[in-house]
Amino acid sequence: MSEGKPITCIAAVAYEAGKPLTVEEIVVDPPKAHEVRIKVEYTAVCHTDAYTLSGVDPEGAFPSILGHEGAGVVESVGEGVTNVKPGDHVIALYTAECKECKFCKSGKTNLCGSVRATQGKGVMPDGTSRFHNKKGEDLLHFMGCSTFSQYTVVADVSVVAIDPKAPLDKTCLLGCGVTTGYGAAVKTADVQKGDTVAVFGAGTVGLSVVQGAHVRGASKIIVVDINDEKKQWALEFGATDFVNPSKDLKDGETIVEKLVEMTDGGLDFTFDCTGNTDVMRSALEACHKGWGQSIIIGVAAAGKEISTRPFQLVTGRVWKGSAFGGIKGRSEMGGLVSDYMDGKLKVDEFITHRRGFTDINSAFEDLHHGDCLRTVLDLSK
Ligand SMILES: NC(=O)C1=CN([C@@H]2O[C@H](COP(=O)(O)OP(=O)(O)OC[C@H]3O[C@@H](n4cnc5c(N)ncnc54)[C@H](OP(=O)(O)O)[C@@H]3O)[C@@H](O)[C@H]2O)C=CC1
Ligand SMILES: N[C@@H](CCC(=O)N[C@@H](CSC=O)C(=O)NCC(=O)O)C(=O)O
Ligand SMILES: [Zn+2]
Ligand SMILES: [Zn+2]
Repeated sequence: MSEGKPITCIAAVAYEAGKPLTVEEIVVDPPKAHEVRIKVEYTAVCHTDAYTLSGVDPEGAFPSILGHEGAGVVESVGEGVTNVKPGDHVIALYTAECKECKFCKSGKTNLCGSVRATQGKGVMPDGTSRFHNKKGEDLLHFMGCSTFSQYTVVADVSVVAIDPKAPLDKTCLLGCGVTTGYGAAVKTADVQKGDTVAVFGAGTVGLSVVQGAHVRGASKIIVVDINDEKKQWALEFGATDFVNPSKDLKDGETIVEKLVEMTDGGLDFTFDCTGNTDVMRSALEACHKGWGQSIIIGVAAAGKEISTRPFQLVTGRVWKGSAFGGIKGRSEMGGLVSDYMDGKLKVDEFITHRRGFTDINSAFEDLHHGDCLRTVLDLSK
């Protein structure tokens, strides 16, 4: 019985920006009150993990245990935990849901204030870490999840139990990429039948937006990506058109002009899934005058800013953002898992690579190749 005792296990530690992760033994403390210790079975690598490790985002803190797209089984729970129990199959949530704070009760957002401040500092709600290396040094948590460890500890508001029949090696993708893009289309934007949509960036997030727009019956779904290898996937997930701005534009033509011309004046909805602030501007300006909405999903470095002529907004375009697709993790994850089990939500199709956990640095390299959407890591190997 491991309950109440520290567990020694393998984790991939990010000691320094721009350096590979160090796969080593760490010690994971037992969960304190309102905390849950999870045996992580599978995790995927999201662009945000790679971006944080790269050091481009100055908000990234080290040494830490990255990873936030993971699923596993509850090993033990701390005092006062009522929403999950040992043995439950769970997904870790980087967007918590306490159901009690001003945000949760507002009915207007999926953002939750309960653990946001400590999560941003890389510590548990009591201000301390549950992870220590063999030298006895504390390691920071990441996005309230830290799934690049065979065992992790999360706040009880940051975990949801799911149908035990759902395969964890697939549902781990619902912890971020698929949910984020799909939710941005069907919840944040609430795309309707006949709407026109453009998606910038055809990674897992962008293609999940495509999936959501297709499910809603959008009449035109244009995918914009600088990599032609993404075209086939875009069409498979429901895109009607693919534009590569590095080669499909006429001399002097901008991507905004091209999209406006393709849609008789601009799009009903555009989505940035690249994190590039110039792309964000193009996405806004490709929206239809009077009603077009552009949704920012991509993550840029802390300190980066977006700009456009105020006239773009004066004339009715709307700029908004979406975190975790606007999905409330504890209330709505069950529905997404059911949709997946019923064949209504594609998840398996995003898994292009599989590796053992100790090969995690290769999974980071995979993400930079055009042939990879998601690499799923098996934590038992
Ligand atoms: N708001 C939220 O809740 C979340 C945000 N994110 C963010 O969403 C973004 C997408 O994540 P993910 O799908 O995992 O990332 P990927 O890296 O898999 O996908 C991004 C895609 O955008 C392409 N791209 C890069 N630059 C441009 C450009 N200038 N124009 C068009 N396409 C471009 C990339 O091409 P190439 O591969 O050739 O570089 C790649 O195909 C990231 O910024 C990530 O951090 C992720 C999850 C949640
Ligand atoms: N460090 C960046 C912002 C990072 C960011 O926007 N994170 C996303 C999740 S990315 C998932 O892969 C998010 O949902 N943020 C909301 C939150 O409450 O953390 C910066 O400071 O600009
Ligand atoms: Zn992510
Ligand atoms: Zn809350």
